[in-house]
Amino acid sequence: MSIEENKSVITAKNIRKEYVVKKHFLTGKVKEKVAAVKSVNFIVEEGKTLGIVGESGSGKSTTGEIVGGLQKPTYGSVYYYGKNIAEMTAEEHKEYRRNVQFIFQDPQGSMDPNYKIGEIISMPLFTLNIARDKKEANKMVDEILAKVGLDLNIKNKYPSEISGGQCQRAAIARALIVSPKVIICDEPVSALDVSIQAQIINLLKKLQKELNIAYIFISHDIGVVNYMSDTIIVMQNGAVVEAGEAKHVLLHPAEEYTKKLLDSAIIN
Ligand SMILES: Nc1ncnc2c1ncn2[C@@H]1O[C@H](COP(=O)(O)OP(=O)(O)OP(=O)(O)O)[C@@H](O)[C@H]1O
Repeated sequence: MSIEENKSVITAKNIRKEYVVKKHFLTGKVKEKVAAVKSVNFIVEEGKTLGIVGESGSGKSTTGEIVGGLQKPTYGSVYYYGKNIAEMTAEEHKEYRRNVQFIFQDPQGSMDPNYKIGEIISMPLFTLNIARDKKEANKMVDEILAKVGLDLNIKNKYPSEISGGQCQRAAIARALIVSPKVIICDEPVSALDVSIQAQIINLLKKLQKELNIAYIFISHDIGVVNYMSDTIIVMQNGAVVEAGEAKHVLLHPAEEYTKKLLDSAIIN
């Protein structure tokens, strides 16, 4: 392992993901596959943000899901602090799942509508044996709600009873409460009003500074990705077409595709 990889919290090496889209109706033999992700490589350093940008269908979400362990790659490997996640023991895998959290585009859709916000945020404390009892869990929920700028009375509300922005703050609280090393933010502001988008982006920035969390920040909006990221990969048709320091990629885009993403961000 190189020194550079040693410093990284996540390393993705030659990740490829193929989906079977056609099988023989009698034999079940695979007739057609599509590659959603092709040979993707990157490093995410502690406390830094890697932005993944690209148009719809370019493979961003699939990449995030593979890194977060929600899907297995067809080829390639993901390393968490140098340990291949496919070779982890059950205990190591549990620890990795705790340390790599997600925030999705639709926070309401990612929460069970039958539970109150307080229960939703405290749930991982019990499933991961972090809190000893309800009192301790409640104290931790109160602390995390203050961190994400939510009023304590939100604990007794259902996801359907709060706004999209409040719900995304609650989703951030649920991710944060287990003290993760990485949060995979998959289009976390795309579904929100423009005025709320800036609040959530700035909250994520503030939390990163305070808690030294790394983000994998996925968005089709190169402007938002630029604001959030230290390094960027630009994806097209499942492949990385450009990668590097955010400032450099944005100021000196080498690819026509990146220039087009930049033009559309300026118009918007
Ligand atoms: N389960 C699946 N079966 C077949 N094809 C899939 C599956 N999941 C994703 N794909 C295809 O893989 C490609 C990449 O999808 P992915 O969702 O990762 O892209 P994306 O960049 O996140 O796009 P979006 O922003 O629209 O979600 C797309 O062409 C998609 O249709």
